[in-house]
Amino acid sequence: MSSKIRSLFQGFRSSLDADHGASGSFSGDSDSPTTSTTTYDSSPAAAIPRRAPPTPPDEKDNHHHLKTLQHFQQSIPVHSKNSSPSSTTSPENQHNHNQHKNYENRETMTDAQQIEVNGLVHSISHTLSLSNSPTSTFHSPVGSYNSRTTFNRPSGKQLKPFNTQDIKILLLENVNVAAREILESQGYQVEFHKSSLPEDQLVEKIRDVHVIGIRSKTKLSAKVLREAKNLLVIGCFCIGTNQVDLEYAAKHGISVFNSPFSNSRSVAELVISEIIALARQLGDRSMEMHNGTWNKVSARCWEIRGKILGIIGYGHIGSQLSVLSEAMGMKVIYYDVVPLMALGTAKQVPTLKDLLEQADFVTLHVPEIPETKNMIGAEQLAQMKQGSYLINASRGSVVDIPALIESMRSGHTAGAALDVYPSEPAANGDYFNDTLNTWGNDLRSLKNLILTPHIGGSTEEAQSAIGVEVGEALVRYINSGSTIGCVNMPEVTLRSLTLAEENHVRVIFIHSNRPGVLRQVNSILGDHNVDKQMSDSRGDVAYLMADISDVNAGDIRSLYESLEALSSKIMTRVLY
Ligand SMILES: NC(=O)C1=CN([C@@H]2O[C@H](COP(=O)(O)OP(=O)(O)OC[C@H]3O[C@@H](n4cnc5c(N)ncnc54)[C@H](O)[C@@H]3O)[C@@H](O)[C@H]2O)C=CC1
Ligand SMILES: O=C(O)CCC(=O)C(=O)O
Repeated sequence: MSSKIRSLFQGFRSSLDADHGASGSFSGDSDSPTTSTTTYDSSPAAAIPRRAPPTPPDEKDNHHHLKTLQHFQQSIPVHSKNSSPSSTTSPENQHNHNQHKNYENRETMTDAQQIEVNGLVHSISHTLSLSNSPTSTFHSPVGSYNSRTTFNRPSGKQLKPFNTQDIKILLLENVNVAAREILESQGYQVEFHKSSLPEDQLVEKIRDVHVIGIRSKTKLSAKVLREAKNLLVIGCFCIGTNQVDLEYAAKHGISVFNSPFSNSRSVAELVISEIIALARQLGDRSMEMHNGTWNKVSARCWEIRGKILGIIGYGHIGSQLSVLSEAMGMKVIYYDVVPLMALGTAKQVPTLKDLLEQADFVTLHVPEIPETKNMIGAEQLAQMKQGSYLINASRGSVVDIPALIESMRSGHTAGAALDVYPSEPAANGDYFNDTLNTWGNDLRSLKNLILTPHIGGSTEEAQSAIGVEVGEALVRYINSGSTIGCVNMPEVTLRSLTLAEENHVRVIFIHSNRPGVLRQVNSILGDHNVDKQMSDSRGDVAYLMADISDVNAGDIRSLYESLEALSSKIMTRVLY
């Protein structure tokens, strides 16, 4: 094992150990109130570009890549009174000539080039029609898998917008170590926090970063994103993307990625355990024993065999749950707003009321959207069978909790399991009280009620899979501009450039989707050879990617500036 790979694994191991904390508990998910921060590293060591694991690229390719990068970076005119674009000679001469001088002026040069050429500051465009359902047509699971394979085994030239040490990433909410490893191995500067941040601190931090990684707690509202002047991309290390203003992000050229199904199985398994636990009143019996009370009862305790499970939202989680519950002898009915193929012997019912009237157990697996707000309230609870059970592991806004409290107090609802709440604390600690949600104490006083702190997706398997999936999507986006799997932009990608293609530049132009833009863009690109190009739109935002050849180093600035000058521009990126 090479020393580089060995140190990678050592780093992975020690990060894991650190995550588990002094208690030695087996949870990679503990949002300890203590913040563990790796601050941005401006040391010379951090400036050395590193390549991505897990398949180390062959050394020859790596050398070629670095040389090509340097070749272009050092050839681009810089902000300096003494330099002018016209002073640029051939890239090779420029490279030799500037070699020692550039080393000295490295910081000034790279900063100026990066900001000028890659346009990290971006502007505004229009609206989108967005769905945050991972089953929406904008997701390409197959493409994601293909892209992942490509990422792991790089076959072409690796494009970078600028020295990767300048990419600053803020990871909140204890994003898994697998993601940190992937991002750090690219040479990006990663700041890591175990919990989410209060809004004022978030606003301060987000101003400086190009990438932010969050889970479900951090709210990236328009108000917060307005401050994020350098932000290129958001990684949601979870399924739900309701915590992000997707439309605002798209209008400002900020792509958003998530992990559509890496934790689905974990949620389904949690719900299975809750169905049995509610049917047997396990939570209460266990609590009594903890308090020293022996209370052996069978009244209103049931087998689940033959009982009807009603699944609301038959997507990734709902359908997985359908299969698992049938294996335990349950009968499954489901309600969804779209007709979906039933798995096993499950049956889709036409209305929510039909489901509520028939099911012994009702479980919710819908996204948080306006249509699902309080979709289970007093009226729906009354429609449920006497003595039935409710489970919510979707989003806290979906169930009217005061109505549930009333229904449980009256005995109509025999038990419930809640994993999500309208307000959830930012960090672990004694926060689940009336200050957080006014009905907190009333809720906690109920019998046969299982309360969990939003742990549906919190398993080692799910978190590391999410870390890899979203981490790799972020790297692909930063380094090659691919939007495959993006939840708020059209999905666009191009095959990689080969190592033989030296004077190539990849242009990414995010723009308002209106007539005439492509003509303008192509007249700018037209001085070069456009080898390949792909463009797609989603609502009012369009995403164009083009690989052009015969580009002299000195042309990069003018290409960039010409595109930036178009009134349709939302964001321009030039990768080389
Ligand atoms: N507790 C936890 O830790 C976790 C919670 N979640 C939550 O679970 C939700 C569902 O996740 P997936 O199954 O992966 O999503 P999905 O998008 O695969 O499935 C959602 C389904 O809900 C349906 N739906 C949408 N609106 C509806 C409505 N008004 N009535 C009935 N059906 C409707 C959709 O058509 C879709 O089939 C996520 O949006 C997320 O909020 C997800 C992962 C972990
Ligand atoms: O694990 C988390 O923080 C969030 C899980 C979740 O709710 C999701 O994936 O949507």
